[in-house]
Amino acid sequence: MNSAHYQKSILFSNGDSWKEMRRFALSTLKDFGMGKRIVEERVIEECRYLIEEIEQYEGKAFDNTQAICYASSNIISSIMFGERKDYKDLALQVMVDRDHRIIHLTGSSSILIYNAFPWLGPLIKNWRVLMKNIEDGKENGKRIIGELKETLNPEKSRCFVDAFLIHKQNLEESEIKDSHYHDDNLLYSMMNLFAAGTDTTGVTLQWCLLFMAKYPHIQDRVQEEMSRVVGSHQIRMEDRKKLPYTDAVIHESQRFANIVPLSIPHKTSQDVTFQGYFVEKGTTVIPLLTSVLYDESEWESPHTFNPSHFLDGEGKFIRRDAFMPFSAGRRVCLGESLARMELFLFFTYLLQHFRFTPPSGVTEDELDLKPLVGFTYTASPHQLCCVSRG
Ligand code: HEM
Repeated sequence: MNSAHYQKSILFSNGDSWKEMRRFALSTLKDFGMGKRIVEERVIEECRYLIEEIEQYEGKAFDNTQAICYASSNIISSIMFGERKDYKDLALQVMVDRDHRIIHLTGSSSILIYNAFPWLGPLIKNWRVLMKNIEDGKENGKRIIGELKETLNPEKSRCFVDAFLIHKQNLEESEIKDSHYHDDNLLYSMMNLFAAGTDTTGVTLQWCLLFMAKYPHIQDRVQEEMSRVVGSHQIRMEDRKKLPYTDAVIHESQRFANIVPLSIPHKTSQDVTFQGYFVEKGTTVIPLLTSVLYDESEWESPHTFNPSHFLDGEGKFIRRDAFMPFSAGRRVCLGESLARMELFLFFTYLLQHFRFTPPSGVTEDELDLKPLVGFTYTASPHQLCCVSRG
């Protein structure tokens, strides 16, 4: 995207600013418990809210997109802003739904045309809608930062935004000028982390549930393994090792759903020769994750949903080098450990409580796996029944 704001932030920036913002984001997310017990507790608490929300439908068919995205949004929000919100909260709904729209529009064909011919922008309806949504998102972000600033206590950092503001204040007091800790980097890092942390995880989880409804024999095996190993006990991260089939199903869902097919375009930082081709420093490259996740020389049946891709002959979980839904290298997803924790806990909690089936009158075969193409691949609009397992 040729918009100025993408030059700042983390996702689309380069050079020293990217390096510093990535380092700060990673260490601050860890300070607030990413990959650790505190966040695990928070995800478990959120699983309960999500289950309560779903139970209200009493097994009737509904579109679970919003409930799931609100749940994943609450995890990153609690780290970014220090609070979760009720699923009925309008501010939460507006923020999540807007990011969903932005992510979808960014990958639409008209915006891809705009990327090649930026002067066409104002003539394209999707471009005008996208810009309006981005502007609204910025205004909302500034309002959130403003509110946190008003109650900031430098002795007690409540969240990511506080940590940034305190660091910025300390640099200013030491008269360090021209640092990367300016208002724009705060606003865009916050927006990046919120959007990247909400939609990707929510969309993946939605695919996981759709696959379970589509392949009931696989859902049976997951629920059988969970009943045998954990029964009705509260599931924790340490149970993952004892649930190899369930873990394989989550990995296979990520591989098969391939939600970020083009990853993110980046510029080469030096001249490279790749597979005999010379690529000059500064060339934009698009790392096609699809080519790895569906590589016929890596996967036994790349075009089939097959959890055995991640199991050895004895049913033990195996890692695969070609499993790269989070990309790889220095730009690898910064929230990978958080995403993995959320996927495991949300998925297992939901499967422990519900049976996922197509709406009545719809067969498993009729459930459509064709993705809706945007910047990410989301499942086409659909409804599922979530039947309580009692
Ligand atoms: C299932 C969930 C997720 C998937 C599939 C996913 C996937 C990705 C991918 C493919 C990239 C691009 C890497 C590249 O540029 O080559 C990325 C980058 C990124 N992700 Fe995620 N992500 C997920 C969850 C999260 C979460 C929960 C967070 C929030 C903490 C997050 C934050 C980021 C950030 C900040 C970047 C930019 C990193 C950089 O450019 O240095 N992601 N992610």
